[in-house]
Amino acid sequence: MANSADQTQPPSRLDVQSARQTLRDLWPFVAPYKGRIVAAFFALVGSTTATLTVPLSVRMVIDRGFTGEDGVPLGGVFLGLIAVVSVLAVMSALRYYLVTWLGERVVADLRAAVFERIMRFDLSFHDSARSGELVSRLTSDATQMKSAVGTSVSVALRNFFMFVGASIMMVVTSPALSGAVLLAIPFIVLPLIIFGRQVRARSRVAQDVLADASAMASEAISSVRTVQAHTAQGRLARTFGKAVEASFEAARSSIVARALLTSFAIFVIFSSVVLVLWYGANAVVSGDMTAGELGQFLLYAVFAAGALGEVSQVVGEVAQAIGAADRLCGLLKVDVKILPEDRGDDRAAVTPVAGDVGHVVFDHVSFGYGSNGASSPAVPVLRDVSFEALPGKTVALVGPSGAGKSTVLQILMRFYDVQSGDVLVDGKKVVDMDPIALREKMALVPQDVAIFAASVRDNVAFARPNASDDDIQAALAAANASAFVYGLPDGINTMLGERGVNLSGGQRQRIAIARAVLQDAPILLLDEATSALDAESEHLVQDALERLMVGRTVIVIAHRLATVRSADEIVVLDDGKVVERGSHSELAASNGLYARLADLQFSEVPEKTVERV
Ligand SMILES: Nc1ncnc2c1ncn2[C@@H]1O[C@H](COP(=O)(O)OP(=O)(O)OP(=O)(O)O)[C@@H](O)[C@H]1O
Repeated sequence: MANSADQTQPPSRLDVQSARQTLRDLWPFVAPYKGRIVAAFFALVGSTTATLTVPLSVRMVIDRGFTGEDGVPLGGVFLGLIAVVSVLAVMSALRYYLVTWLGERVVADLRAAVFERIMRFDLSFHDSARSGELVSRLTSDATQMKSAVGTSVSVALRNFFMFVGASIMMVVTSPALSGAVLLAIPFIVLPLIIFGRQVRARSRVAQDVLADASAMASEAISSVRTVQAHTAQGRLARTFGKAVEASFEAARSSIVARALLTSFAIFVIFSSVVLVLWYGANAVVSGDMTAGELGQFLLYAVFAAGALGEVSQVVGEVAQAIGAADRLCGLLKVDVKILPEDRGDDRAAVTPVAGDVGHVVFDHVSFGYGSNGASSPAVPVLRDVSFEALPGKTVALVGPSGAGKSTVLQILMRFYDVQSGDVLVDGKKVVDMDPIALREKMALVPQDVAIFAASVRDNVAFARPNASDDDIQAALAAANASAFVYGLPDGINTMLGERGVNLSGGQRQRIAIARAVLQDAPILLLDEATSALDAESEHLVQDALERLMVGRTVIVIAHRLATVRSADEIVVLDDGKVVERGSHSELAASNGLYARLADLQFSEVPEKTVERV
């Protein structure tokens, strides 16, 4: 598909073309802060200029033989220097503040924009993107950018300005000596570039190895129950240990290369300074320049060389930051077929609009996954499926595993668009509707209920965050969940999920039912749980569901005999096709697939009267 979710490799070096493109992509995030950029520029120029005036004072002091003759008193020169240093101090602080602030601000805005976008992406994007990778974009890529802008980009900018300024001042001070330095530059810079590339290549290997290990670790941690149940913890720990060891080895080799690079850089830079000093000393002896000029020139040369050295050190990090920015911006450019309108906020209160009666029609629908732009051709999962759910009626979807039952619900919610045929809700084609407006007409009670690490209140009010406590209590009561919720340590304020209380299967389902009650949507999509609950929970869930179904159009993936018996129509799917339709008694009598399935699949709820808990 046309996303860039698989670009995980950091760039090997600064690719000017792609860097320019990335900067263009980043511009909308930077543009609002133009004033700060201009201020940062002036702070940079100010601090560089202040530094560059220091060698001028040094020359004055040397050439006057430390005497203060020729008008300007020596004290004046040093007082002047203190003033320069004060400007330098203020400007440097300003530069640091402004550049780092910009980095933090832009990354924060970018992070929020990318998350907002990921949340709106259609499911065909999420099917092919690895969630761990998306999270790593939001966390490590954004952090890498932030730290790069805070340190590397700041260092690179400061030193770039310093290098340009010091080079100009070198030429101004002594064109002849500058010429000699110019000749030496290729001998210094070329080996550094070649060496630097090697260092970066090695550190990239270290990063890749670590990224693989981290992906494995996050998978293992999130599935720790499965890992322990299969007693695979030792094996996984050893594999992780090996991966960490490999990343250490890769890091070690990159450190060795970096150490060699540092030593080489120090040697070539300082020997060049010595050579220039030698050449300059001869010029002073022969009277071609003064000692002060030589001192001034040397200081500029040291400034320029130091600046160049620092720039070359951070170029790799800047390249990585650009790579990280590129991966983040790539997510903003993903071509999404089903993108809900950005309404700022989600549903506020559900007030069924006139015409929201819950009329669902599937009209000769064919669909295959991977058709929303994926590279592989879609394998048909639904073929020419037609059925109708009249307002207030219940349609049960029945069929063997993989027949396409869940797919019908996903298409109805427009998580995917169909290849042919039409899905109509209340007379409108779903492809012509805003996905949010469409989904507001529906409440889903899934098999696997997602419970968020939040309070019971927030979990129930997930679809209607501004619901009142009274509404939430009424929803919990309707879902037969009041008794257990008020038995929790903090009632509806009890934290659930990873860092809170874990709920049982039946309790989770009742939370999902309470959510649906609160949504009060005309269409109810129900995926009946296959896993057996104990009789008591089953009864409570069933009782709550029956109440929820009253007056709504229900499309239910049925696993229970009681459900299919009471359905107005049963649609039997097999291999993506509707093979039978009718009521339970009609279909049971017809001796077809339904009759066989009914024998095998549907189990009666134990007829047992239970006390509500
Ligand atoms: N996101 C997806 N991407 C690609 N193929 C999918 C996806 N979801 C389901 N499929 C495939 O579509 C087919 C129908 O799946 P679906 O989940 O709709 O069946 P089902 O009748 O609900 O099955 P079950 O009762 O086992 O849940 C299966 O072959 C499945 O492998």
